[in-house]
Amino acid sequence: MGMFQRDRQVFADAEPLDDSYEPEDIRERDEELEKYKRALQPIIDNRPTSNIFLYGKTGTGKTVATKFMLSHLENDATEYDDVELSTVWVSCENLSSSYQVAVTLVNELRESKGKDRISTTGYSQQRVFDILYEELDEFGGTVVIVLDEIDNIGHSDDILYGLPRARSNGYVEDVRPVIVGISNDFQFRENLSPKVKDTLAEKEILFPPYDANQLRSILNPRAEKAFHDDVLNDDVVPLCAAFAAQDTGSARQAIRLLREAGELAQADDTEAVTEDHVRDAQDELEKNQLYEGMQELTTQGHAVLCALAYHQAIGEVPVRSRDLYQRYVKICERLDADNVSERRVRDHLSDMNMLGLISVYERNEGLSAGRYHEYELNVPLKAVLEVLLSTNRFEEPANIIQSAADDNNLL
Ligand SMILES: Nc1ncnc2c1ncn2[C@@H]1O[C@H](COP(=O)(O)OP(=O)(O)OP(=O)(O)O)[C@@H](O)[C@H]1O
Repeated sequence: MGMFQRDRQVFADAEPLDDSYEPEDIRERDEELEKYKRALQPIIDNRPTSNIFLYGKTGTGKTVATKFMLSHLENDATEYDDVELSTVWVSCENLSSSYQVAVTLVNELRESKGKDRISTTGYSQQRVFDILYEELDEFGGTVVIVLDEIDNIGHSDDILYGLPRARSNGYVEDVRPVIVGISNDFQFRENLSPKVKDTLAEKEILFPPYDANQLRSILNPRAEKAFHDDVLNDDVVPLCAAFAAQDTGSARQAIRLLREAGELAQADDTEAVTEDHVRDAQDELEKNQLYEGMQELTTQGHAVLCALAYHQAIGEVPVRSRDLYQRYVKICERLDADNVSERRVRDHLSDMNMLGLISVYERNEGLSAGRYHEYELNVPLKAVLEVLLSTNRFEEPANIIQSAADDNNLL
């Protein structure tokens, strides 16, 4: 018998548990969808339409709701001969300024008309905006521009001011651009320039985290499709919903948990997904999250982590920030990297503490020694070394730490 065989026991159709799956209906978001509908209605009425901004933490349904509304809008717009509608979706994940967003947008618009892309550098911002207006004008009607993860542009928010006013300012004549901004960073809104904030305030839609009941209702139809009959124990969906609700309130997290539990049951070669599978899945996903958190640290973050791993490997933990800093400086010297101040290192440590990677203890030795902090890893040293060994530049120090940990039987 081969190593891989098609599963016939657990999953009937795993697609509903996939990230890209588009559900038939959006659950538990009636109020938000109603608000969304009202905000988009002027497009069908051929009236000026305001920008729309969606805020909410990750996995709260902003993207799925937008896809759902736009697909209805596009469909219903075809009923009216005098409504001309186009939509364009730009993910701003790797775009850190209005300039970059504008260039990407220009290229999306040009590509959809079969034109060549323009260069991503070398223009002034005003020139790129002018090109954007020209391209938009060619479309005519209403162009809905979805800017997903718009918070990446930070303070460089000119595009949010310029685009909505392009028509009233006479930059475009034939088109009405409407921006739908999506963000999971609440701070972004606060930090917008006052002129932008003013125009956005009216049509904001907040997507709050889901509670356990809502997550259950989102999971149920997917679970029914994804699993064979009678495979899921009754507690499984409620437990996935409860874990995700307690942690982030994210539907994505709840769905992943359910899928992971199913996969663990599959690996066990059983015909039932049980509560234990969900608990194991939760552990597994938490581990992955920590691993990703470590991988995503900056070079400085990795250097600080490396210094702490060193102290862990020689059994000198919890370690005082002073000693940790000295080790960090030595590691930077070895890597031929610049080092940052002790204060910045403490900031990095506090970020790592928030990610759950390390533990911090506050000590108070009275007047003589004063207050200070001590640190130790909150994740297995082995996992930290795995990340460092696979990170450019850190291979050599990680190997040294590994030998030290081996000598001390700490792996
Ligand atoms: N109300 C809902 N009904 C059905 N499925 C939902 C609902 N909310 C979220 N989902 C599902 O949960 C997953 C995450 O949702 P979505 O991508 O829309 O979240 P998001 O708020 O856009 O997150 P992010 O900010 O990380 O992009 C998707 O698989 C989506 O289909």
